[in-house]
Amino acid sequence: MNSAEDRARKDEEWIEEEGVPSLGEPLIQKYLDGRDALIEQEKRQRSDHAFRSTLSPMAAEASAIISAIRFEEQQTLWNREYEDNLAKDEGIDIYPGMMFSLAKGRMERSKLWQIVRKMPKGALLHCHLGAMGDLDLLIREALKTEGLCFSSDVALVGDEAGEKANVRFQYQLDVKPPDDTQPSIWSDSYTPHTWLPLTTAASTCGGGEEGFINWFKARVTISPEHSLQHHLGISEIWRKFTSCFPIMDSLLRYEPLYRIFIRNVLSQLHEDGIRWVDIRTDFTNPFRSTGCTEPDEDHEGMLGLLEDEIEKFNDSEEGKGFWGARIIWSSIRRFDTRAIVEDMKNCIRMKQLFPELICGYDLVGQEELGRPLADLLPELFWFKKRCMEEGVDIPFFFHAGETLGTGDEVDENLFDAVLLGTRRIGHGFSLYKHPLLVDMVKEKKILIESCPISNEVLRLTSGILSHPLPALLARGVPCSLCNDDPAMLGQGGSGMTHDFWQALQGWENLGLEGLASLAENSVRWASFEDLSAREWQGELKEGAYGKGIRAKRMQEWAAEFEKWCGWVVETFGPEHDVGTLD
Ligand SMILES: O=c1[nH]cnc2c1ncn2[C@@H]1O[C@H](CO)[C@@H](O)[C@H]1O
Repeated sequence: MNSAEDRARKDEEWIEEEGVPSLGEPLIQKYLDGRDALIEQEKRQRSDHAFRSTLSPMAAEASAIISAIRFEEQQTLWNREYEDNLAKDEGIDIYPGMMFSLAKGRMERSKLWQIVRKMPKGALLHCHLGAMGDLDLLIREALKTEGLCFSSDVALVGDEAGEKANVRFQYQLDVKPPDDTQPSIWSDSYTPHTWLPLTTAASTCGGGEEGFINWFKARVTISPEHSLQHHLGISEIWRKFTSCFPIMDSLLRYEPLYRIFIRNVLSQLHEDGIRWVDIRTDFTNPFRSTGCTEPDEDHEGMLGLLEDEIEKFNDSEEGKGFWGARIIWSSIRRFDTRAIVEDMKNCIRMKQLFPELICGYDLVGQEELGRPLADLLPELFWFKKRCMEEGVDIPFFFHAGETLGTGDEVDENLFDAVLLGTRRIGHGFSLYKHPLLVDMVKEKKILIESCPISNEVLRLTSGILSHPLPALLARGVPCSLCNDDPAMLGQGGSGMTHDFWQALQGWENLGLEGLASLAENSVRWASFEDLSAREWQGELKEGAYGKGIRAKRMQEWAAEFEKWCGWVVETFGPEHDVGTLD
C-alpha cells in the first residue's frame, strides 16, 4: 500500500474513532431532507414556478440537454485550464459569467449560442429605436443615398475632435458638387457647419471610405474598452452614450434611409425569434421627407412611414409569422415643462391619427440627470386630463429604478411609477431593495422589463453574476428580458440572443424553464391592442386561456416553443446522453 492510501485509511479510522458521523447517517440524512424541502419551498415563490410545474415531456428533455451543454461548456469553453487561448492571447482570465464585452466573441462560438439564437423569444418590450439595426448596412446605404451630406461643428483634426465633435448627416438639395478646391472636413481649413456631400467626407477620410465607416461606427457605439472602465462611473459612460443618439437620428430620420432602417430592424428581430416589439422612440430630432431640405413640420409623415413599413413587412414573405410592432411615445425627461407639455400634445395628436401604432407613453434619458417622476407630476396629471378630454387612453410604461441610488429621488421614481399606474417598469434595477414595492408590483401585475447587458455596459453592474434580476425572479416578480440599445451597447444589430444567453449561462437556477418563462411573460405583457386598465388586468390574469389576441399569441408562442424543443432534442440529443442527469 502506498503512503497516500495508507494515510487516507488512517484518517478514516481516526475520524471514526472520534465519532464524526458519515453523510449517510440518519441524523445527517434527516437534516438534508429538511434542507432540500426548504429549498423546494423557496422555489415555489419563484415567478417561473407555475411554468416549471407544467412543462411538457419534450420541453423537459430539451431542458436537460441544454443543462448538459451548458455544464459541458463551463468545463471546456469557459475553463482556463482546459482552453486558455484567450488567457494567453489577451492576458485575461476566462470563466462562466465573465463580463459581456470580454465574453462576446467566445459566446457566439458556443453551442449554447446556436440553440438560444433559434429560441422563440416572444416579444421585445424594451428597446430604443435609434439604437437598433445593422450599422454597417445603414452607413453603406447612406453613402448610396443621393443628396445626403455631412457636417461638423469643428474641423475633424486630432483625436479629441474626431471623438467628440458634433457631427451630423442631412439631406441637402443645393450642396455644391465636390471639387478639389473645397477644404476637407478632416483639415484645419474646414469651415465649421459647412455641408459636404457624404461621399466626399467619406472618401477624404484617412483610410478612405472604409476608414470613414469604422470611424462612424466608433462614434455611435460604446467600445468594449470603454464599457469595461467601471471605475469611471455612470455619468461618464452616459455622456458618450447620449452623444450617439443625435448622430444616429440625423442619419436615420431621412425618408429613404428610415424605410430601409425600419425594414432592417424588423427583419433582424424576426430572424432572432422575436415576433413582436413595443418600441420606444422620442420625437425630438427633425425628420425629412424624400428630397426635402426642410424638415417636416409635424410627425405625421414619419409615423405614417413607420406604420407603412411595419405593414409591408408583415405582409411580405420574409415577415411571415411576425406579429407586428407598436410605439411607446417617449419624451426626454430632462426637458422643461413647456417642452414636455408640447411633446405630450404631439403625442395625443398623433395617437388620434395613428391609434393602432401608438400604445403608450414614457420619459427617457439618464434618470440621474433628468427630472424625477415626482417633479413631473404636474405635467403627468395634465397629460392624463388632456387625454381624457381628447377621448384617448395612453397608458404609462415608465422607466424607473435604472440607478445605483438607494433611497434618493432617482431610486424613488419606482414609487411614482407604481402609484401612477405604470403597466410595466423599464429596468427596475433598484426594485429589489424595496420589499413593499416588490409586493405591490406583484399584486398589480406590473412586469419588469429587465435589460441585463445594458445595465452592465452602462455600469450599473459589473456582470451578469451580480445582476439583481435573479432576486426579483426568486421573489415572484414577473419579468422579461430585453436588449435596450443593442446596436449601440455592443450586442450589435437588434436581436436578444446575447441577453438570453447570458441569463442562461450566468444564473445557475434559471435553466430553460426560467428562460422560457421570461419569454412567455413578454407575450403576456405585450401591448398588442388598446385595452382599458380593467381589460388589461383581465387579460393578464387569463393569459393563454383568454379569448383575445393575447391568448392566441400566447398559444402560438407555446406551440413554437414546443416545436423548437423538438428541434433541440433531435439535433443535440444524440450527442448528450441526458439519461444520467437527475
Ligand atoms: O436605458 C435607457 N434608459 C433611459 N433612457 C434611455 C436608455 N436607452 C436609451 N435611452 C434614451 O432614449 C432616447 C432615444 O429615444 C435617448 O435620449 C436616450 O438617452
